[in-house]
Amino acid sequence: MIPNVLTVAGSDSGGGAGIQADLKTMLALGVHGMSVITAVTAQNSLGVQGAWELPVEAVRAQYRSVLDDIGVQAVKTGMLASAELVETVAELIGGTDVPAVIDPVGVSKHGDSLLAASALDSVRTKLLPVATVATPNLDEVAQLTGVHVEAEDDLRRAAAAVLAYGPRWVVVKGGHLAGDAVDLLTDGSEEHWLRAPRHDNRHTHGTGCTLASAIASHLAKGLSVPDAVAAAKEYVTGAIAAGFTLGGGIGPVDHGWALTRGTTAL
Ligand SMILES: Nc1ncnc2c1ncn2[C@@H]1O[C@H](COP(=O)(O)OP(=O)(O)O)[C@@H](O)[C@H]1O
Ligand SMILES: Cc1ncc(COP(=O)(O)O)c(N)n1
Repeated sequence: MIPNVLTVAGSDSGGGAGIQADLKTMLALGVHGMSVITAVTAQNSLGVQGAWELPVEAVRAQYRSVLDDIGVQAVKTGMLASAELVETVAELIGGTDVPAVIDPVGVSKHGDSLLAASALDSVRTKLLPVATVATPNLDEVAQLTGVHVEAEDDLRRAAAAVLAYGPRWVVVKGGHLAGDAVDLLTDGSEEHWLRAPRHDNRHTHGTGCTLASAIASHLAKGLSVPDAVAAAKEYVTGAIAAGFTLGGGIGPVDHGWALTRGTTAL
């Protein structure tokens, strides 16, 4: 039996981020991917042209359909759009006894908002506390905690500020810094620095979604948090290296890089 992993996130019509990135990652990593769609975006390589939230009842119903019959071994969240949806999803995940990877998606790579400003407080007080692993990027750390990371040395302070809201672990993604792509994973006592060479590739649409889904997939297979994050980092680094041009703007990573090369992506 392969493990089941559920993503609760928004749809990206361009196929590079959101639900589409999550399900491709899950396929590549050998788990069965399932989805609860929270919002639909009209999106391409140039930006987000429109976004529509689903009603709370539709989100609850999708979640219940999956949980009541199929069951899950890990859950991952992405774009949640509004305070109402953030609180609904936090409550649903709080009642589900499996690892939860929370990617507190705030803004797209093009600077389009994917979360209402009025939802930030619900992310801090309701969603982060139910996270096994939270995976903010530097903009999300700044929005949620007020800590501005300018250099690698600031990552520790950023991680502590996120952990204060209650996730068991945090990965602060240093992807937007210059130099190596360095992320810090910590639970407040253990520290794991994840370092990969920066690929000079502008096709990074969906990197955050991909990393979080890969962590959830590996947790569902029974890996520890440090092992799951290390394996996920390896997968996303390979996917970025193989990122490709699509449309006129920021293209996607290649989720199938390990499959098409005939290797096993752990
Ligand atoms: N150009 C790059 N080369 C290699 N790794 C990268 C690059 N850009 C981002 N990463 C890595 O991709 C993952 C996602 O990070 P990031 O792009 O910061 O997230 P987000 O998509 O949420 O903004 C992190 O592990 C980060 O270090
Ligand atoms: C529906 C949706 N969800 C999430 C993202 C963030 O993408 P990224 O991983 O590039 O930060 C996005 N652009 N669209």
